[in-house]
Amino acid sequence: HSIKSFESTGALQLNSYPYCPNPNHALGLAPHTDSLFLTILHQTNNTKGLQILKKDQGWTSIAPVSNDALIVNVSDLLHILSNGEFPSVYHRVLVDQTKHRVSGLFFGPQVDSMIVPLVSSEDNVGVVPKYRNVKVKEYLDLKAKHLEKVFSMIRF
Ligand SMILES: O=C(O)CCC(=O)C(=O)O
Ligand SMILES: [Fe+2]
Repeated sequence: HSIKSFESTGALQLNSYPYCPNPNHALGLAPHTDSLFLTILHQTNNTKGLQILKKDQGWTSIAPVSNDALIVNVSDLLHILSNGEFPSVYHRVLVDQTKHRVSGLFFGPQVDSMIVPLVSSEDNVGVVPKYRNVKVKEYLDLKAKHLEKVFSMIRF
């Protein structure tokens, strides 16, 4: 269950995951990547739940470090903007058997801006863009329709 509040250039989302007597039979959130630039995440109640998919180790829990700690995840628009140098992180959320968990997230949507893969600097002469230019609004519409296939739809 989540609550979102939008302003012109930002959004705060609060997620609530009630405890679940049978955590192996339910997911808090199905696997996905986040759609915008960066996701800044705060986990409360010292309850783990967030997992990221690591190439060699599979699903790996990201436990809360302390109440003051924030987790910063790379999301899709930064993936595209960096021409794949910073891949967006595939993640999911498990539920806890006894503890209610709440997380808070910030995003930075700029729905009218154009995302252009950055390829021209002295260090990467000759690197070609992997993705076409895409407006944030168009990207979000594509993702809503095609989910994880979206990168292949804007790839050259
Ligand atoms: O609750 C979390 O730790 C992550 C939430 C999340 O991935 C999302 O809302 O996109
Ligand atoms: Fe997410």
